[in-house]
Amino acid sequence: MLVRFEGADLGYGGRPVLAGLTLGVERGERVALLGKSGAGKSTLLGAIRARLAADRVATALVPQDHALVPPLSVFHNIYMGRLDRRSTLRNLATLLRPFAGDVAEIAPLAGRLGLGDHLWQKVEALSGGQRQRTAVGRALHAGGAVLLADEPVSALDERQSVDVLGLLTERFETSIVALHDVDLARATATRLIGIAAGRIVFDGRAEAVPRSEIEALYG
Ligand SMILES: Nc1ncnc2c1ncn2[C@@H]1O[C@H](COP(=O)(O)OP(=O)(O)OP(=O)(O)O)[C@@H](O)[C@H]1O
Repeated sequence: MLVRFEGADLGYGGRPVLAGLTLGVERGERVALLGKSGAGKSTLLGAIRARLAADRVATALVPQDHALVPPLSVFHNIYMGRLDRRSTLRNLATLLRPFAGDVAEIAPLAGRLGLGDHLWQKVEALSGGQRQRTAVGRALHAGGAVLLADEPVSALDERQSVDVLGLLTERFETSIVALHDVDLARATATRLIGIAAGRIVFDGRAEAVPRSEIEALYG
């Protein structure tokens, strides 16, 4: 089992958002978290992230707010996916003059994400969708066993969303992704977890969860 919660209360300052949560995720699963805004998807992702960090599982993250550094370029923001695996000296040198090897690795990745013409552009000058694809690029560059992503394609059109989620699921053995697009979740996940009123209201194989249960979640 990759991560397991047994009757856990997840929340902030003693106020639980998800109470008595029991949930396990196995390696190799592709999980989509569904639920209305404020249901607790980000809270659950944060708790899973903390557990995996404590267990030293290599995890890549696409946070909902992207957590990019706006005055730096697309290249530098993608490079940051491996910042903690490089020496401080190398990271500082990269700010001034990127190493050819890193450029040779990051440029094709940026190209694959439709950012090839923006590699040296500051993130602050990008559109919302371009910023989101930069955050995805940073996670792809980071790699690792597990992807945790909070609405990673919310600013992209349908075709781009399918393409980008395909790239992410190819790269990571296990993924846990909060998605508001139900059709996209059905198409890309092996398991759907619905959250409402502070608890899990359904949890099953993607093809087995009735559409009516998903609709009730948003009703
Ligand atoms: N840092 C925080 N401190 C206190 N309460 C918080 C904090 N972050 C989130 N909450 C509260 O926890 C609840 C769940 O929020 P969460 O962000 O997990 O929901 P979500 O399902 O991810 O929503 P969205 O789809 O809008 O991102 C909300 O009521 C929110 O106000």
